[in-house]
Amino acid sequence: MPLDPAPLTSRPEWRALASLQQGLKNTPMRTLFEQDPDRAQRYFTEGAGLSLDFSKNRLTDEILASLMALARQCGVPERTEAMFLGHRINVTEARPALHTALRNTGGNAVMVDGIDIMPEVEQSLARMASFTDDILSGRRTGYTGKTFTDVVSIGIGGSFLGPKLVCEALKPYQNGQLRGHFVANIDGSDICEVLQQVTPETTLFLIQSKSFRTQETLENGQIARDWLLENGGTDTAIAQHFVAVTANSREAEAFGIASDNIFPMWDWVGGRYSLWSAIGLPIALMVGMTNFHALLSGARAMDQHFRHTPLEQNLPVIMAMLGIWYSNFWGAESHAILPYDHYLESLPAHLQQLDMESNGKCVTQDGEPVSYPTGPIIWGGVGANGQHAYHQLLHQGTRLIPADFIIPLQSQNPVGEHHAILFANCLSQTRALMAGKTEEEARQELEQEGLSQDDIAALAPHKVIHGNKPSNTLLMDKLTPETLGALVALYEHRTFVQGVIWDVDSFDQWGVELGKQMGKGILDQIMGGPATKTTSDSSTEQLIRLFRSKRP
Ligand SMILES: O=P(O)(O)OC[C@H]1O[C@](O)(CO)[C@@H](O)[C@@H]1O
Repeated sequence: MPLDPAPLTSRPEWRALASLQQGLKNTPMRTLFEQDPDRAQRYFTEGAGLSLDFSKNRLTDEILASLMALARQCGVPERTEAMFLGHRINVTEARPALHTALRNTGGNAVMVDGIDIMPEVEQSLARMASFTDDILSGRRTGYTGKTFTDVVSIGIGGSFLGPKLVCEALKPYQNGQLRGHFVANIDGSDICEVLQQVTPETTLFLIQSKSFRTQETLENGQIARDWLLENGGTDTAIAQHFVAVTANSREAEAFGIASDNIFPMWDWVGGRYSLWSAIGLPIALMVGMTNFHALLSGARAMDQHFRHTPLEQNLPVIMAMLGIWYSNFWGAESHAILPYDHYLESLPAHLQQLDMESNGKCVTQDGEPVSYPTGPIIWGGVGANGQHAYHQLLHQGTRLIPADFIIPLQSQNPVGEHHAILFANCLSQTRALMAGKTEEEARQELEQEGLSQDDIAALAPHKVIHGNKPSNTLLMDKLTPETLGALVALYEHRTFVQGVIWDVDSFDQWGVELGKQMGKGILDQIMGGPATKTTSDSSTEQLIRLFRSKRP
């Protein structure tokens, strides 16, 4: 089908959705449920071990059809193929975005510049396997011959959030041989806290940086290196204790890392999509290579689902288009990620980077300013803790916040009736958000409590909950390496589809560069250098003076 070159907001599908929004404005979801007993069954889909109930959305068959028509008109199927085939879909950096190739083990060739990249991917996995085996078996030891007990992963952004999420989420699968630590922030407290817990002789350091130019990572790496040298290590110890994962092996070698200890990264993998590469080394060390492969296979199953399932049953596409529906037609400014699983505590942070760095853009791929909102604010936290914190605003605040509730049907730690209670909490939230409480219901409740008519009149408005707040419920049997892989890949593809609709480059991140550039000039001045153009506003200069006045 030829793609429509008209601007997004003047396309017929867009205009149809705008008028459908007007038509649905006064029909709450509660009514839609009452009118249609099959609603939950119809708005339910499965794939790659995940199930999605999307019935608690402001949705009708006509709206769903229009959302899918918009997806087709914007070229989602074609762009999806282009991504999998390795086309240069990251236009501003002229690069492919091939995180899907990292989990395509045993699959077809994937060509970049006429070369099949799959052998390199397989080779890297094989190196990870033998390295992991050497460390866990004790064949490879620290500089005094002792087995490694701790692994400290130093990296930031995508070189940190994904591996941290997966290591935590798969805690029940950890082999218990190594303690894992992550250092990201350029705040001395981060690395000092970790170094206090480990012993030089038995600590392995992974320097994780695609560019090997990231200030935070390099400075932390330097502190770790100095610490090892100050605590009995020599240059030979550095070679044994430091490993790098990077696409810039020259800089890694200049840092002092032996070439045999450098694992590859490629410019066709974005940082926030890189946990499936050797950036996942901390994961492999903590849960073993078999589980790492299971993680990849779960993600691959989601890739297949995304690539081959009709849009109407396609998990990432449905979730993406619902996000478009709320961001662009209902004015939602944020989206909540609410995992009801203790081990998924870091999921919102990972998805924040994935989504906000990908779709936090204000020009189209051609560089034209967009005339519609793009990526929303992603936030969230584990249930039920959030219920006693920010859920009040979800229920009665003035903002519309669509939410994803994510919960496994079985707990990794079945104790008492905890999981049934947790599940009930999750469902009660999605139901309360959808149904709310009418004024009549609030009044009846207060009457039953025996309150006077005056008290009822005063209290009832506070007890009304308007409801009609949308949510998705995402289920899996259990949180395993496979279902976790599928879950993370699902959100990667959801982000991609939204980027296609908004016509932004989801794979660059120029916005973070300005702060980095200015940081250099400011640091210079803090260290005593002259004032420069970068610091020439009175606020920045005043703050620098204050900092310098207290510098020890
Ligand atoms: O892996 P690197 O090159 O150190 O980059 C770390 C992170 O910095 C960013 O470039 C910007 O924050 C991210 O995209 C990336 O994941």
